[in-house]
Amino acid sequence: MTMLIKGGRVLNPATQMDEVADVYVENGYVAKIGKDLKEKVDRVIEAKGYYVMPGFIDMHVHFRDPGFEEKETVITGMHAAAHGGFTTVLAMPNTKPVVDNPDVVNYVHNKARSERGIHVLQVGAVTKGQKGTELADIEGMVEAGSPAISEDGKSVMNTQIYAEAMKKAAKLGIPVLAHCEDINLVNGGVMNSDSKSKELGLPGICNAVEDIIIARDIMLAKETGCKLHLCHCSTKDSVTMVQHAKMEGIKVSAEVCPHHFTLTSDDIKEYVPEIENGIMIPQDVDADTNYKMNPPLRTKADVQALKEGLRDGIMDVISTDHAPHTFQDKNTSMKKAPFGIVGLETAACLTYSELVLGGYLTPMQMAEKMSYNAAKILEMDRGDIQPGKAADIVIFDPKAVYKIDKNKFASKGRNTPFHGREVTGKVMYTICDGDIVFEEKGN
Ligand SMILES: NC(=O)N[C@@H](CC(=O)O)C(=O)O
Ligand SMILES: [Zn+2]
Ligand SMILES: [Zn+2]
Repeated sequence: MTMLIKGGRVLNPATQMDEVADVYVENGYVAKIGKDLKEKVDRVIEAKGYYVMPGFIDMHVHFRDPGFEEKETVITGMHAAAHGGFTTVLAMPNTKPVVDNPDVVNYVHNKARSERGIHVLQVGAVTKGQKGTELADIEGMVEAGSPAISEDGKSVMNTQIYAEAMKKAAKLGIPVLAHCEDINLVNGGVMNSDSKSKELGLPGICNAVEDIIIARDIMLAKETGCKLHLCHCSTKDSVTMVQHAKMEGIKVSAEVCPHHFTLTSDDIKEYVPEIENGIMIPQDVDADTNYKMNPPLRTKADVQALKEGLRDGIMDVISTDHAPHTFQDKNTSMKKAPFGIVGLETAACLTYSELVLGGYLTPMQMAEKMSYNAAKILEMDRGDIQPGKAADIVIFDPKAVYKIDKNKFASKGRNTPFHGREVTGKVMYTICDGDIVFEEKGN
């Protein structure tokens, strides 16, 4: 299979190339980049006016497979990722059973390989059953292809056990992806602790819930020498701490999710009655649970700090924390609903609308945060459009203006606070190993 991507603006962070050029793809690899290439090919893609960027890499998704297939499966998750411009994703291990041994890693990898699509890499849990008491088979999972370990969904509260895991990770050369949440301090909170939580009469989650564990984990990384990657940073002080840690030479990287740089807790809407498949609206609704995620939406000051942190290169990566839930799961009160929102199919347009049009990121930086930087952290030979490299490419229309429609998602999850939001920027094609895995048909 050969392909010519004609006349797009090629944005490649690895070489800092930012030029209108043609990209010639052959047998899954980029073969040539240049002006007016004349190769005879099976498929020509007209990319005039579009960005041609390395396929996005999401360091943080939940595919719910095995165990919660009603929310998402490896296959539906792969489709959602392709729709969103992602060619590689890291799946978190909080499934049923928990991914704490090589058999479950192999199950996910085999399922992903059975479908033509994007790359799914299964992250291994830190402890057995995510119970926080006994280390999982970390070596076995890394041997089976896990690119990292994480206890995402919770923090390993026992510092001694976490330090042991970090030492192993350092030895194996893999990063630890840290969900930072002091479980004792959460105390039943369901949203950020601020004037909005008071207004809604809901228990709050203070910034210290996150910040305390970020501080602890940075110190543990310093002690153990492991590569620490901080998941879904949402607070102002997380940015300051990452900046200080980097200045000290500690091996730390950090991610921010689109919802955390786009919304504040003041955006939390009242519950708008909606009936799906004849399911009645519960009586005890208080607010729209599609605004409930962990960490929660914070304040303006936090959002501002996150945007500036991304702009200034303190925060490295934009990840989605794609966390699908069923309509039934979310169709209840803020206290009862599970935390989490979907993100794969809204990440690129939100990043472009909020950060590029907002003046925080250049298009090149967008490509860095959504692809290249993750590849560097994971030491993966992807996220780079050059001859000889795998043809993982996203073609993005920076002019398209439209409203997000959750009913068009490929994900099983419809739990988004962004339904109906007007955005700019659309994924037109996703190409993985030279195959077109998504093509916008304009419906
Ligand atoms: N982020 C969330 O709100 N939920 C995640 C867990 C997690 O990422 O911590 C989930 O698995 O649903
Ligand atoms: Zn988490
Ligand atoms: Zn998560």
